[in-house]
Amino acid sequence: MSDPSAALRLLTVAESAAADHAAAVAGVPGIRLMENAGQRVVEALTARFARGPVAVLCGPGNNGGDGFVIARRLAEAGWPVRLGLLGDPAALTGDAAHMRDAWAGPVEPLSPALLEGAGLAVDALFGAGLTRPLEGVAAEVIAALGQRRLPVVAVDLPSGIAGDTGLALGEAPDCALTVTFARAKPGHWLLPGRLKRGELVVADIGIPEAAVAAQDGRLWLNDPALWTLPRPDPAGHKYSRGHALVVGGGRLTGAGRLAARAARRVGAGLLSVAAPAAVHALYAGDQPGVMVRPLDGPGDLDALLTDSRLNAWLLGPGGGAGEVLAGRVLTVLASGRPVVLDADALTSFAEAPQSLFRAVRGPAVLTPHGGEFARLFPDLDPARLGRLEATRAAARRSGAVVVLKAFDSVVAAPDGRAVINANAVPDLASAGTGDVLAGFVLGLLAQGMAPFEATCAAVWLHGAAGRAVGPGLIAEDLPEALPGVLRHLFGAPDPR
Ligand SMILES: NC(=O)C1=CN([C@@H]2O[C@H](COP(=O)(O)OP(=O)(O)OC[C@H]3O[C@@H](n4cnc5c(N)ncnc54)[C@H](O)[C@@H]3O)[C@@H](O)[C@H]2O)[C@H](O)CC1
Ligand SMILES: [K+]
Repeated sequence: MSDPSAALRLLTVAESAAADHAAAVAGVPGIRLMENAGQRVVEALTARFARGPVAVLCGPGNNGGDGFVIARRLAEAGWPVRLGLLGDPAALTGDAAHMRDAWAGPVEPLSPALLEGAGLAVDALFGAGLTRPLEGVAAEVIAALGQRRLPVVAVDLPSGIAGDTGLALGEAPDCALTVTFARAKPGHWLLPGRLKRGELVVADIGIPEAAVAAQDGRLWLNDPALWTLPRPDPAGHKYSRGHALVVGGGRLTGAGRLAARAARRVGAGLLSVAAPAAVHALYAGDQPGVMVRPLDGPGDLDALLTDSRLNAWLLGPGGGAGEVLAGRVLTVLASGRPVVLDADALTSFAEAPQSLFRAVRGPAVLTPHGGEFARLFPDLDPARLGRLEATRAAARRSGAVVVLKAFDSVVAAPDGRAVINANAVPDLASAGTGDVLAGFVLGLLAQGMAPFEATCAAVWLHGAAGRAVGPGLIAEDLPEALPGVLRHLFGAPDPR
């Protein structure tokens, strides 16, 4: 594959259907895709489960059609198979009807009774076509799967999980394995879909690469293949690695100190903290490599803005939400400097988000967690829209790169590009880790990375550092874990 990011592409439900259609136009008919899909599921299933009684649960559409192929191929391989169908067999159409006719066994009505004596279930009820919460006998059967603790192999998606959002429309089964086709969907990587799907296999079912590449292509699973971290130029010096500025709090200095340490660890050549003179010792004493600048009155801010070497700013950590901070944010935004806004810098605009968005000029990154996001974008509810669409809409509206932080962080740019991050560990839900992330973004901006790439890289490095430390991690560990993560990325230093 020439473009390494191609394998990391995620396809939405609509893009997946368009790729299907493009495949048919290219001479690969849907019936062959369905046969191949069923075969790929059987291969993945038989590689993981010993032969035994299996219940294949089929829905009224092509997900069900895949189920008929799976049932036939398992029976041909000697597996004892029972097949249950939701709805009238005569109502099946197109490829699904064809596969129904190719199934030699009985078609039983879908019911929990099908699970009697089964050691495994294949969930071919709903996939990309799910449009509303599960109900009736479909919901009953999925509930019975849970009660019986039967291993479940899902076709394309666990039924009940929406492909584009990962949200559960009703109770989805806890699956041991999900086999999807051509590319993963956002719902395979966003919660709860990511937790419900079990192991994910992305199978090639013969959709031509050109049909996949022809899709929108601005959504990826976050990965180092998508961005290039800056490396110091041997002929350079510390000034060529940027001079990052943290506008630190006058009371809660811990947040600013964490962000400062993170920005330096990720490679910023110089790091200054601007804070009230009364707390300078707290910043300088903590990290001898940190320079401190006074920030007590408006004149101090103007003085900082005239220093063109300060080429990336972070406001928010421990800043104390309110008019003063909001005023400083607007002044820095008006200067067009690359800026990261976190925590209190976001909360300060909860009453007037538009005043923040209108002020965005240059490269800007907003790093809200769910609560801060809800205050800035109250109408963009991720629980309704899904995290991907909500974050993309927020980026478009604010004109900034937005990362909606969580276990399944989403980074979106105003131009529609987005990544879903997949390497976090739950232990990152701990005080101060957000300050570290903001520092990582700041340090990469200071080195000249563009805001979307810098934020994707920072989120990934943050997850990798959390993974490297593991259980028991505290925020202070993350910057210290970064050299090991970077060594792993770059390999051992070049001996020459
Ligand atoms: N390129 C590929 O990815 C291929 C995918 N295949 C399979 O096709 C399905 C999508 O099939 P589709 O017929 O569009 O939808 P579903 O089978 O998922 O849903 C069937 C049907 O059910 C109705 N429906 C939706 N929600 C509900 C509900 N809660 N209760 C009852 N009925 C509901 C709605 O009308 C749907 O149309 C994909 O997942 C793959 O498994 C191809 O087989 C191979 C190529
Ligand atoms: K399914």
